Amino acid sequence: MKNYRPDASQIADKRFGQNFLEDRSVVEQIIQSMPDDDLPVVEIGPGLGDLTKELVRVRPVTAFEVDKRLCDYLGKNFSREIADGRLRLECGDVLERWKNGSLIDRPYRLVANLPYYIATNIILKALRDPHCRSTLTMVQKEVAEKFAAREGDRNFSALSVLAGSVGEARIRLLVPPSAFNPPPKVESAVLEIRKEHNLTDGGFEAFLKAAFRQPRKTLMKNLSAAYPKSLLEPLFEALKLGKTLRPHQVGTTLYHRLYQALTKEPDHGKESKPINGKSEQEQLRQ
Ligand SMILES: C[S@@+](CC[C@H](N)C(=O)[O-])C[C@H]1O[C@@H](n2cnc3c(N)ncnc32)[C@H](O)[C@@H]1O
Repeated sequence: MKNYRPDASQIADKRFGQNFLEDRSVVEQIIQSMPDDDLPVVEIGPGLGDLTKELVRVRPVTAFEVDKRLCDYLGKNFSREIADGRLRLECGDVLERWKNGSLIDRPYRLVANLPYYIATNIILKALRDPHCRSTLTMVQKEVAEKFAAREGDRNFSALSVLAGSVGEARIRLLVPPSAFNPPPKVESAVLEIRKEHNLTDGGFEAFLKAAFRQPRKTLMKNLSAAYPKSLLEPLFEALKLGKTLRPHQVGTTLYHRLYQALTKEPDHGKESKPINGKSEQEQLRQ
């Protein structure tokens, strides 16, 4: 017999970013947006299991839930799926779990309605996780826009460059607060990132942090805080980069060239590890 479902608005714990997705048509659209293959799914924050229920129908799922009350509820409510191996439930903080390496020991797709207070951190960890092949995640709309922005867009950011370095990011769906219980104060979006590479170089991420430190200042000014002008000026000239360009006006390929030149070791500048054969150098030449 199934467990009695608690009232979402009564049990929601703000500390854990709990806004439960109750609009079934949105759940259905997330399932429809999944890549058409049979890779297992990792879900972070199954909550009351509304998305989990649909995921286990189509793929084996490993779900990580930090809230013990929800974990107990899920353990009882999905006892059959757990017993027959369609669902593996891990109770605890997924960020702690990531410290021990990949979340599971084979290629997977991340599909989740993420807790917004750590959504960016989770996506970056997934981009670094060599077993993660793609992410399809509900996040705050502004976060999705930052990852999915294109060069020249006002909100093209360090996150856009990182997403562009591993593959392609796009917004699949905009979701209003009314789809959730309790409704969040912000608009949401389902963001997809399909990976062809993994992020492997923390140095590149630190470089981007410097480049976008003050997004409305010029790129030259931002980078001057971290690198000597005597290095930057000839480099900007060689790459035909105007000194008045703002960080959002420079594309992903040029950021890699700049980084490689500044670190002075062409191979060290390699930011990502190919998943399917093609090296990043080959990619950049296309
Ligand atoms: C926005 S709710 C989504 C719940 C459910 N998937 C849904 O769509 O209704 C976020 C979920 O992430 C869980 N969560 C928050 N922080 C977490 C963490 N560090 N590790 C694992 N789960 C976490 C919350 O307890 C909550 O269940």
